[in-house]
Amino acid sequence: MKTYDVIVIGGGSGGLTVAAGAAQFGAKVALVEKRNELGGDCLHFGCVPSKSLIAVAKEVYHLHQSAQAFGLSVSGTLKWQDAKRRVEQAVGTIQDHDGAQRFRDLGVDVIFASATFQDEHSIKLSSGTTIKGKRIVIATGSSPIVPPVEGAEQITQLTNETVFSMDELPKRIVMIGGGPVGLELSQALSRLGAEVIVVDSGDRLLQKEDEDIAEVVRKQIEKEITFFPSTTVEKVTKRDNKTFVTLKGNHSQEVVADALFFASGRKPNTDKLRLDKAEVKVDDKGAIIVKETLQTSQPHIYAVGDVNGQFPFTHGAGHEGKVVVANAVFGLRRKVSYDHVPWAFYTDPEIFHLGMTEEEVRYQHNEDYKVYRMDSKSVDRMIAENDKSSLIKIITDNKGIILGAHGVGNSAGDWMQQLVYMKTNGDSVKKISNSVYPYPSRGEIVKHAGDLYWRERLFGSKLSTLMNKYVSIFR
Ligand SMILES: Cc1cc2nc3c(=O)[nH]c(=O)nc-3n(C[C@H](O)[C@H](O)[C@H](O)COP(=O)(O)OP(=O)(O)OC[C@H]3O[C@@H](n4cnc5c(N)ncnc54)[C@H](O)[C@@H]3O)c2cc1C
Ligand SMILES: NC(=O)c1ccc[n+]([C@@H]2O[C@H](COP(=O)([O-])OP(=O)(O)OC[C@H]3O[C@@H](n4cnc5c(N)ncnc54)[C@H](O)[C@@H]3O)[C@@H](O)[C@H]2O)c1
Repeated sequence: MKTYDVIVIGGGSGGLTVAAGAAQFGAKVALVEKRNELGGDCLHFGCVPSKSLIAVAKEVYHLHQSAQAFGLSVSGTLKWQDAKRRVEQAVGTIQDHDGAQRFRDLGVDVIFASATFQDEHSIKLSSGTTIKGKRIVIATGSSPIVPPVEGAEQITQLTNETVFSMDELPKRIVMIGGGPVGLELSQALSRLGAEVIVVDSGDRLLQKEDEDIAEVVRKQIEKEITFFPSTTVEKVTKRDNKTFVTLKGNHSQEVVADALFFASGRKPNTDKLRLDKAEVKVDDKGAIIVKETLQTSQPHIYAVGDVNGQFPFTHGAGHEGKVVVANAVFGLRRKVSYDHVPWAFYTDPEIFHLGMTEEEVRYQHNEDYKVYRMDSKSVDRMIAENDKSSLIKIITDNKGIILGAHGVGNSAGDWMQQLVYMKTNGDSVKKISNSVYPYPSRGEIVKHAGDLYWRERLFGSKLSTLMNKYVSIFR
């Protein structure tokens, strides 16, 4: 039986980081992936195809908006097949970069098979072979939750795993769930020509976002889709050659639809792993319970990415993967922390989220905090581009140390990056003014927000009276 220093189960964002890192540091590594290609959800059914589709939809939407604004006429509708082709090209190009050969060249044994535990050190492959690992890393990701809906078999059912390969765009879609998957994709599908109703059991969209930031996105999104809060789907029925979806909750009614899209959350992929054989414990949602070192209930078995339910983002899986390389390969006891890890949602406008929201800070710090807020009206580039909705909020303690930073606007995920660096270093907001930004860049919104710190101190305090006196004497 072949024995490895590290067996990685799952060739997605988390598993690939661990396999490449461990092999580069000299460990003998097996990477087991059940599909016949690497890349996982992010590449095949998640980040990459969704961002590609969002980009196509954005181009088409703004083309129409601009034409209208300038009195031009644009006719015709984009063919779904053309949008799909663009998505396939993006996935294909990245797949070439992330192919199995790249990992084999690093010394990883890439095995395409489904893995289950035989005991706490042995992994049984669907090919029938068993391999042994001194350390094992579970990185099997998550799958969409598909709640039972009476009569659902009578309508096209979509999830993130099927939407990018469908042959035609349904005319009317009921999206179950207004989380990031539901919102990003409903805006894109609506821009490509579908009528989308989003139902969510929660009472408002974007509940985890800073309220001011969420409001900007809600205003735009609700122009493009219909949103029914505190509502869910009860059943699907057919009559008179039409398919009706019955909604229940705040918006109890029947709507005609062609497809149901399940975007109602994720479940960790643990049910088929036979974790009982290795005595690895899961929580009530099926997520593998991990310590801060990302060790499971078995110290030599680790879990990274969506399967542990901690921070279900690609960069979260990558961040965890690095911690596991340090711990599983070098025997260190590094702990994972998400305190300085941001996320971005690629709605239009885009959302950037880092650390605590104002609501969370208010709860923890009472009124003892500061908010530096700037909007597009004070940023020349944004004025020049007729951008009226961008907004930044930097929230600090009373010494100026950054507790949270939130942004919304075109490419907000990009122009907010300096704040990730600053928050990671425990910097004060006052340091922003030390940096010089090219004029006119969108990033100046960050600088102007930082300048507010000095404006408040230099021009709105006793210090400003003293400075005026000094200047008048010096003159
Ligand atoms: C529509 C959508 C859009 C998203 N957009 C973003 C985004 O823009 N940015 C972002 O950061 N995150 C995004 N995410 C989240 C991101 O895709 C996940 O957080 C990320 O893929 C998790 O990586 P992972 O390694 O944990 O799992 P995965 O990437 O899913 O990899 C798990 C791998 O394990 C394999 N596997 C499962 N069971 C077995 C087994 N028994 N044996 C062998 N192999 C197995 C699977 O086939 C899969 O390849 C998005 C998700 C969705 C659904
Ligand atoms: N840009 C990005 O980084 C990005 C994009 C998409 C997804 N993701 C990741 O994927 C994860 C999963 O996203 P998601 O949107 O699938 O899940 P989610 O859990 O974030 O949102 C699911 C939504 O569905 C609603 N819901 C649940 N059951 C329902 C029901 N029966 N009827 C009506 N509404 C219901 C919930 O109230 C919730 O608002 C996210 O946590 C995020 O980490 C990231």
